[in-house]
Parts: sequence; C-alpha cells; structure tokens
Amino acid sequence: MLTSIATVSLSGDLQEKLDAIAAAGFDGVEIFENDLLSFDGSPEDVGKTIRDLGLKLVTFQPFRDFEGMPEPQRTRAFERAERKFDLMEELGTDLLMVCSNVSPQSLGGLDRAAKDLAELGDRAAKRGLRVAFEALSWGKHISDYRDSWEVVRRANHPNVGLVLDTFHIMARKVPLDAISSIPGDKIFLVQVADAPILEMDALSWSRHFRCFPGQGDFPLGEFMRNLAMTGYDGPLSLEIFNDQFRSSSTKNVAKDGLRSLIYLGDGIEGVQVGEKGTALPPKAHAKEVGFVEFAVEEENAEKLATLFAALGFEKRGSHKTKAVTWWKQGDINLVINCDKDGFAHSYNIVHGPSVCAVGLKVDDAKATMDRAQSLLAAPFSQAVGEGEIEMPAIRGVGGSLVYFLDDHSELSRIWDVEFEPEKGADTDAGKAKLRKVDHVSYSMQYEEMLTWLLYFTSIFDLGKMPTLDIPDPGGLVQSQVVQSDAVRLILNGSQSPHTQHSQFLNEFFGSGVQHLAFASEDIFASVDYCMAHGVEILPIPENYYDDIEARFGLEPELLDRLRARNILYDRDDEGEYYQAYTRTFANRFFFELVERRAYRGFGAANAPIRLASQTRMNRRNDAAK
Ligand SMILES: O=C(O)c1ccc(O)c(O)c1
Ligand SMILES: [Mg+2]
Repeated sequence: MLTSIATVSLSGDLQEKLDAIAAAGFDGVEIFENDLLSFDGSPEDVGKTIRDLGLKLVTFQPFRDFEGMPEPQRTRAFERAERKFDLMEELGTDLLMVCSNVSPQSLGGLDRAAKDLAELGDRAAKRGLRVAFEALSWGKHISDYRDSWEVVRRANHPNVGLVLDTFHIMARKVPLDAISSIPGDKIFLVQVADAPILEMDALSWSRHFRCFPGQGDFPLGEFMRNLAMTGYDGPLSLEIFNDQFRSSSTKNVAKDGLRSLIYLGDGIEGVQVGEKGTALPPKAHAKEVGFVEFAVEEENAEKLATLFAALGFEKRGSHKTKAVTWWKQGDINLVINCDKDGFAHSYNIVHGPSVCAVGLKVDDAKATMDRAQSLLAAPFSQAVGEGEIEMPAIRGVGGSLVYFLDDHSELSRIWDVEFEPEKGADTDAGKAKLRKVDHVSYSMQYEEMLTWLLYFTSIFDLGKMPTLDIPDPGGLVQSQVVQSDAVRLILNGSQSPHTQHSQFLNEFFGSGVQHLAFASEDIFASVDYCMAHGVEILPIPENYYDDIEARFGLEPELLDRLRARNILYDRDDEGEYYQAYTRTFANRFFFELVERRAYRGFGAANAPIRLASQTRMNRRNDAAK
C-alpha cells in the first residue's frame, strides 16, 4: 500500500507541507481543498510541485453535500462537481473524494444516493476520472460505512468506489468484520486515523482530537487485519485533524506520521506498507534501565558525586581514558561524565547539568537498533576509542540519547572493559537499600507528548497507561506513563507557562529528564541513611499528614515515621506506595526514593503536594538570591 498523508494533517503553508511530506519519505499526498484555496499559486503549479517532489497526488478532497439533493440543488451539485473535475485535471489527480451529505435539505434513501453517484461516475468516466464515497460519522442520512458501501455497490459503476476512514468507522463503534467482505478493488481510498476514546460529539472529536495510529485508543490492528482480507492495495493515507499538530513542527509531525504507518503495518499478515515495505524485528523487550548518564561540568561533577555517595551509591570505577566515573548501588548504575570531549560535553553546554543519556537493557541490542531505525529513529554514533565498545544509540527526548544494552553481546562487559575498578570499593554496596531504577520522568513540550509516546511504544514493548491531569500551583500538567513489567517512563507536558514543568523547560532549554526514581527495599532505612549523610529531603506540610491519617486511617506510629522523614504515602486496591524526594540539584533535576508494596501507580494523588512544596522551595530560593 502506498503511504500517504492529507495536507490538513500538518501545520504550515502548502509548500511547507509538501516539502515536509516528501522529506519524511511518503509516497503520496491528499490535497485538502482549503490548502489549495489559501495557496498563492495555480493548481498546475501545485500539481507540478507535487510531481517534482516525487509524490503521487492520491486524491483531491472533500467534495461536500452532493448525494440525495432535491432540485434545484441537485443540478447545481453536478455543476459544482464539473468545476472540481476541471481543477483535478489541472492538479493532475484522477480521484475526487466525496463525503456524505450533512445538509438538512438532503433526502435519504440508499437508491437515490446510488443513482446520484452512478451519474457522477458517468461524468467522471468521460474525463478518465474516478470518485470515491466516504460516510462521515455525522452524515445526515449516511453515516455508517456499511451504508456507504451499499450505496457504492448499488451504484455499480467502475468509476465509483468506497473510502474507508477509520475515524468515522470507529467513532460509531460498529463491528469491523463487514469490512473483510468488501472487494478490495471497490475500495478506492483508505484513510487512517486514531483517536483517544472521548465522550463527545463525533464532529468535534474528529476535527480536534484525531491522532496518528498508535497514539490513540482505536483498534486499528483489527481494522488492518480485516482490510488485508479484502485484497486492497491502494493508498494508506493519514487524515489527521489535530490541534497539537497544527501548532507543531511540520517536518517532525510528517515524520511521526510515516513512523505511525510503518508501525501500523507491523505484524499484520498480507499488508505491505510503503512501496518497498518494511520488515521489522519484533518489539524490543525493555528489561531494565541499565544506566543513567549525567553530563556535568567539573564543579558540579564533584557535587553530584557527593550527592550520589550520600544516597548510598558506591564509586566503582573511573573510565580508562575519559573524565567519567561509574557509581553503583543494587542494580542501579549511574555515570557522571565531565569529559571535555564528546556528546555529553556538548549536551552540557546547551542544557547545563543534566541527564544526557539513558541506557535500556533489551534482549538484543542490535535487533533493537534495526527496529528503531526502520521506525525512523535517528541513529547516534561518535568516535569510539581504542579498546572501547561501540554501544548502539538513538536520539531521544530533547536530543538526549537512548543506548541499547544486552546480556549476550560484548555490551554486557562494558563496565569491565572501559572502566578501571575503584580500589577498595564495596562491590556489594547497597547502603541506602536502593535496588533498581523505578522510573524515569521526562518533561517535554505539551505538543511533543504524542511524538515520544509513539517513539517509545513502537520501538519497545512499553504499553501506555491512561493520561492523568496533575494540578501544579501554576497550572495543569499532563502525565502519560509508558511501561513494561520492569521499565517505567513518565512523559509530562504542560500548556501553562507557569508550571514548574514549564520553568524546567525554560531553564533547561528544552525537554529532558526531570527526575529519576530509585526503588528502595526499605523506604524508612533509605531515607534515614540519606538524611544521616546530609541529603535534604523535600519538606511535606503537616496538613498532608492530617489528611492521610483521616483518609487511610493510618496508625499514629506509622504516621509519625512518615512525618519524621517527609515520606508521602498512597494506597489503592492493589497495594501501598511510599515516596520521598530530594531537593533539586543545581536547579535542574531531582531524585525520588520509592517503595512499592504490590502497588503499580505513581502516587498521582501526592503529586500536587510535591509540586506545591517544590514551588515553595524555589520561591524561597529566589527570594534569598
Ligand atoms: O471533517 C470533515 O469535514 C471531513 C472532511 C473530509 C474527510 O475525509 C473527513 O474524514 C472529514
Ligand atoms: Mg476522511
């Protein structure tokens, strides 16, 4: 199937859109009428530009309010169609997409509609053109794909075919299995869109909340399996009306679109997406966070080392040739990089003290790299010193890196090969009882959230959880978790410029890791160790403890232990959660200590308390300056 996208899906003017569509690597494009009307150039110019970019003009759309009109509107509708046919000849496309009538004047009846379409087919055939009929989910008489198919079937005209648009089909929650019995050659166009499940009218839902396949909740795999059975081999075209996309980078959104189509075809038998098709290795199993690398200047490297030691980490080695140290506790590996060369250094120059890379352990690092690149991730490599191991990596959030590690290649020996062991290091160290990285939390522009959601869930076996709105004193923060059984990532975005989250983006000059949570096997012991070693734990107000006492009926003794250590508490049907936070390091990132007792959430109810407390600390710091 040809990959295609409708111009309405992107921001920018028509030229920018077409450039981005071609640059992303699509085979074709749908011209949405408004993009043509607002363009300062002739239809011939547009057609030539499209061909010169190597794109196929898949369809011109939409032609509205056509079928079932009484006279005199009916005659006028045919005249309007003839004008569109003229335009199509100038543009150089043979397909007009007709969407079902929404006019209150239109008359019902499948036969009437079929007769109108057959006549339109005759007129189109005279010019070597075709028409394709789509059921809008809010159409006056025709709103169900089974009815639009019945109209096309009864029109029984070689130049009249069907459009299947997954949004309209799924918005009506009708069964998908009837798709499989439509003959593939009667389907002229397939438009794909995903969307979050929302309770609202179909028109507003469609015009504002569509998103790329994989970013929403629709059962698109089931659709594709049914489509494969029809033998359809025409365009697979993204048609996405989305408010975020309209205000995002044209190029990035176009690339996300193509990634989503490649992902849509992944694992669907009988479906080849793109002219060549892309065979993907299976989704990478994200087994654990293998390491986290911090990019800092020398001065901050010392401070960060002091903080790591106070958090119970043991320095285990120094890189043989670079100003890089390795810290470990339990299965957590942290790397402090203050070398004057290489990626970390350039990242530090832009962002200041920061997490510049996260290493994810997978089953097979090489296969993961292949999959990531097939899904259009940007590979990263830099000069590898003698005797060093080249670790596969791709660009991630805010230009930071995601490295891939595994247990079976030479990558498993990276610490031994590249690091001089620290003499006298306690190799069993787990002083503060921290065992694993529990989660990594990224802050990003609100408009980027769907990009990184698709990135993480298409490459890895990370599933998405429902999004949450978290109140910050300066506005709402939207939070999206993606997780496997052992790796949890949080993607946070905010539309308010006043949230802490947005301040982070300003001060950090972009998106990145805002905090890192370590899983403790005994939160009280962990916090005691850290406090005894000078770690300042984020203070939590007394009111909070009064509230959780009332809410959960906690024993006074437990409450005292929580209060004394500024530990937050949550409980649900599954279990209990304990969490404490460090103060922010260098005004950038902070650490969280958590203990999960059969609990799978992230303490969302506590997040506003934490955010308010952090805001208070920041204001106090600002006032002291
Ligand atoms: O929102 C609309 O009007 C509209 C127009 C054309 C389409 O293909 C569609 O799915 C929706
Ligand atoms: Mg459509």
